[in-house]
Amino acid sequence: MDKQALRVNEQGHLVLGGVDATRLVQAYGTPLVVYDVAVIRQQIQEFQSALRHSGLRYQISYASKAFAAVAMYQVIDEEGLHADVVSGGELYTALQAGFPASNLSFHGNNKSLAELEMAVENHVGVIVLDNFHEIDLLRRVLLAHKTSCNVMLRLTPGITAHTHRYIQTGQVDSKFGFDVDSGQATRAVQEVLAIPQMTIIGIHAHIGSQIFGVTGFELLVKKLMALSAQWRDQLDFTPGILNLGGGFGIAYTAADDPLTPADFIQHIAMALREAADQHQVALPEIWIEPGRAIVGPAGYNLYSVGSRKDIPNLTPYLSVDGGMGDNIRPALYHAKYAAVLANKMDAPTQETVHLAGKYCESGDVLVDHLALPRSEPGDLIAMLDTGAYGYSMASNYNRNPRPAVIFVEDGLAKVVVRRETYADLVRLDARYE
Ligand SMILES: Cc1ncc(COP(=O)(O)O)c(C=O)c1O
Ligand SMILES: N[C@@H](CCCC[NH3+])C(=O)O
Repeated sequence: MDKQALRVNEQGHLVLGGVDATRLVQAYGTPLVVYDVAVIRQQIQEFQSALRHSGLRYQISYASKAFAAVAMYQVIDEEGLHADVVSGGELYTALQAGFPASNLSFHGNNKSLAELEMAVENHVGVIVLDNFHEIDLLRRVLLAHKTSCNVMLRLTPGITAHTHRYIQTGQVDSKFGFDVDSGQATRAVQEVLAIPQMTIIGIHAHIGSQIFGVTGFELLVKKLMALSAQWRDQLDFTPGILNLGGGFGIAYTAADDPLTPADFIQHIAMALREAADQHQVALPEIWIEPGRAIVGPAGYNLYSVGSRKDIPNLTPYLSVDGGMGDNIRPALYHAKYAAVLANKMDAPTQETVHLAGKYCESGDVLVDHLALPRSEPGDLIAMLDTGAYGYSMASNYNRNPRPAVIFVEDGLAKVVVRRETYADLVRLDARYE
C-alpha cells in the first residue's frame, strides 16, 4: 500500500473503509485486525477483469489459508469466486459459511483419511491429489461410499521461484506434489486414469508465494503444456484445466514493485497461446489461486503504543500490545512492513524506532528501523498490508488472546471474529488430579 494513498480525516486520523481508526479502537480495543472489504472486492475485480480480457476460459479460486473466517468465505462467494481449502478446519469453516462445496478445491500434502471422507461426504468440487498414498486413500474412501469425484493432480514442476526459501514450492526438492522430471507425475496420471471412481479434470502446480516476476509462471505454463502434449501422445489424455496456483506478490514497503494482476495474466495468456500453437494442444481452461493478493492489501493491524526503551547511541525500542502472536511473518520470514502513527497522521517524522511486540522473544520485532513522528503511550500504530497470513497464522503464544477481526465497508464496522478472552484460553484445559 502506497502511504500516500491512505485516507486521513481533518483530525489527522487514519480512516479505514470510511471509519476513523481511533473510533474502531475505542469500540473494539487493541490489538485489532481490520479489513477494508472494498479493497478485497477491488483486488478480486482486478483479477476478474484481467482474465476476462485475456479471452481465456478461467476460474479464480481464493487460497483461503491467507485468511479464513466465515465472513471471508461469504464475501468470496458473493464475488462469485471458488475457494481452496487445505484442512478439515478450513473446509468446515467454508461449509459453516454456506459456501457451495462444489466450488471448493481441497489441497494438502498429507490429507488424513477423515479429511478425505469429509470432502467426499460433502461433495467438494475437486480434490487435488498430492501423492501416491493419497490416491490409494481416496480410492478406498470412494469405494466405501460407492461414489466418485473430480480430482486434479498437484505436480512439482522443478521451477524455483524467486522468493523466500520457506515459501518456494515448485522446486524438485519440495514436499508438495508429484515430481515431473523423474516421471512420477506420469505414473500418477496413469494410476488415476485406471480408477473409474476418479475423473481427472486438470493438473495443478504452485511455484511459491510473494512472487514479483512473471518468468516463473511463463516457465510453468510452457512445462505444463509440453507435458499435456506428451500425455496426449503417450496416454491419450489431455488435461482440460491448468491450475497455476497463486503466488502473486504485493507491495509491503516502498522497496517492493510487484506486477499488477493485469500484467501477470497478460504474460500468462501469451505464454499459453504460444505453447498451445507450438504443441498443437487445445487451449485449456486456466485456474489461479491468489491468496495474498486478494486479502493482503486490505488488512491493517492496529496496536496501542506502550513502553519505550532508549539505549545510548542505538535505535530505541517502541513496544506495542501485539506482536508475533498476531503477525509472525516478520519473525518467521524477516518480512518487512510499513506502519504509521494512525492518530497523528499529519505529524512530521521525527525519529527512527524498532517497533517491538510484547512477546517474550528478542525476535518479536514487527518493524526494524521504522520512521515515525514522536509518539507517547496510548498512541495508535497501524501496520499496513497485514491481511494475508497474519491472523491466519496467529497463535496464543505466551497465552495472549488473539485479537478481534473487524470488517469495515461503506462507513460501517462489523466484528467478524470476536476477540478471545482469558476464559477462551483455558477452555480446552483440564485439571490434573
Ligand atoms: C496450493 C496453493 N495455492 C495457492 C496459494 C496461495 O498463495 P498466495 O497467497 O501467495 O497467492 C498457496 C500458498 O502459497 C498454495 O500452497
Ligand atoms: N505463509 C506464507 C505464504 C504461504 C505459503 C503457503 N503455501 C507467508 O506468509 O508468506
